[in-house]
Amino acid sequence: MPVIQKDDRVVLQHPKGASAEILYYGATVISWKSPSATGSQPTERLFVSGKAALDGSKPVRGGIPVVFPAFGTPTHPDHAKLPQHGFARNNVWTFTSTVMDNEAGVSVKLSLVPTEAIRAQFDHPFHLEYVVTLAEHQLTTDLHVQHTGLSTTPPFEFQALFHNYIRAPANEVHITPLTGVSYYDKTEPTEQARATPKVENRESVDVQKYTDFVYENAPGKYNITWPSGAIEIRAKNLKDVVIWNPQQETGSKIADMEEGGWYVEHVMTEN
Ligand SMILES: O=P(O)(O)OC[C@H]1O[C@H](O)[C@H](O)[C@@H](O)[C@@H]1O
Repeated sequence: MPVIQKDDRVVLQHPKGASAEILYYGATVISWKSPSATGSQPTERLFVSGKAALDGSKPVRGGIPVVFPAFGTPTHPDHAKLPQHGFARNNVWTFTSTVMDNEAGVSVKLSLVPTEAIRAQFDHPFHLEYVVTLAEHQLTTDLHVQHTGLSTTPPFEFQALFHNYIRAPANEVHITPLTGVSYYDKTEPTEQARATPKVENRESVDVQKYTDFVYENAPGKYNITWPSGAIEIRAKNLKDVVIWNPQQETGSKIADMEEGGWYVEHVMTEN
């Protein structure tokens, strides 16, 4: 049975060896293993901190947490009651259905609707559906956001982001193509400097020092390469991309980050 529903997660198994695990808590993909194009044994592609809580007590430090409806510290007045990165990553989602189950892909759908606790923070009629599809060499994550109110119900503003923690030797990776793209540098110490856009002039971006850059209107297709591997990320309808690596400087202050976890690189796609 390639889709196995367990108490706290669903496990996807592809006939060609790939697998994925999705926690119902946060709909967080906590494992994605796939063979490489040259046919190696399936390898873990995501980083999950050894200190991450997987029991629903706090968002998972690793994998692919879903960020919705606000990225970072909320700035929109409508988001004022939300925690950092919103509520999607720390609520329990419902398994809805198996969408597909064959060699082309193993795909499941999870959903999240407003609860009392969510309404207290974000009082809007929404329905989220999250479809995760596992192919032999590819993992696809699709978030569908629906406004379920009447046509007279006011619209709501949201941001969405897949907080991918990519497993790679962070000090050796190169990320392209971001040359000429403007970005906000969240590592700057002052509000004014953080709000002043910079332009990326490097041919390839690295994360050898503490990096927290929000690239705007980015190309949507990114190559992350290192001497012994590579991964390609394609984003659709997600116009921005965030590259974050806390390095020792800030990683050592994150309670649930394992020692040295920052040697693994993190790239996220945002809208
Ligand atoms: O600790 P978290 O709430 O999971 O956030 C982890 C990180 O997420 C994003 O990458 C932000 O750009 C960072 O500023 C933040 O530190």
